[in-house]
Amino acid sequence: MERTGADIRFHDVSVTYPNGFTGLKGINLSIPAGEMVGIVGLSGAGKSTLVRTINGLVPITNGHITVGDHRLSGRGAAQLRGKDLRELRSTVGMVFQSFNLAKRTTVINNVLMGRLYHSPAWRTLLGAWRNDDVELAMSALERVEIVPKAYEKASSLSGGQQQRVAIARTLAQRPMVILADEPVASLDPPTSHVVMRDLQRINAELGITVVVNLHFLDLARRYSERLIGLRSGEVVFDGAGADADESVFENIYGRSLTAEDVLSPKGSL
Ligand SMILES: Nc1ncnc2c1ncn2[C@@H]1O[C@H](COP(=O)(O)OP(=O)(O)OP(=O)(O)O)[C@@H](O)[C@H]1O
Repeated sequence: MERTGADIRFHDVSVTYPNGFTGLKGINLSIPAGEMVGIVGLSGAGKSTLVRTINGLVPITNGHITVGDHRLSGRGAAQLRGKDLRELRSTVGMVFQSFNLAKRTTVINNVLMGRLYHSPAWRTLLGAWRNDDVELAMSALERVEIVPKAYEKASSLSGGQQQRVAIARTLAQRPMVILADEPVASLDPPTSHVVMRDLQRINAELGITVVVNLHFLDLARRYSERLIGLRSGEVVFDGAGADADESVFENIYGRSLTAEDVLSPKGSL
């Protein structure tokens, strides 16, 4: 399953939604292959918008983004479409707050969905997966320690286990980038750490570039090699997670911190 990550570059990227609201304003960022980056900011600051531009889920209005050899640019003729967009998405995995699993089918079938982009339609429709794909799915489950649950229904698993299955599904894609949009927002504190450690380990062991939106500042600080702070669609902090102290976060948020901003209020930032 070895594969190196892709670099991600934002060149003066803006996003204006169809209703006229500007979600991102002139973003310039360079994320080297294999980096783990946390994105923080108040609700509405543009974190999801930024992450979703990287796989084309949110179209950009101005500027362009490169992800390895792929190039995403604004609306119109230059926009990535069809086969090119599918190719980009085949190498960019995504993990969501709500896991997005097919709950009524087995864990292994969910992970095999990660092979969709790489398999002919007839195989996926018939569930006639190649042995290589099944082996890849099993080794992805091994990485997140869920192998014993492979043939159980996804709905029978706890939230943390479901998120680990979702991570295994992205791994089965053999991605160069993993995007995680608030991956621990629905989990309890100990499970949040388990899932963040999975992402950290995957980043370190496989060299996959990881970009993760995080609501809780203590988690962001602890697990982000590099932290990017967004405020009203603009980058207002870009530095090491370990260097971000209370005053940095207060500047990103534009207000004092509260107990709701951290996962473990009694711990220190
Ligand atoms: N489809 C859309 N149409 C119009 N405005 C949108 C759309 N999606 C998001 N926005 C607006 O863009 C801004 C940024 O949203 P985004 O979801 O990126 O924020 P966020 O930082 O991820 O916040 P949250 O943590 O609440 O998801 C918000 O003000 C939001 O209302």
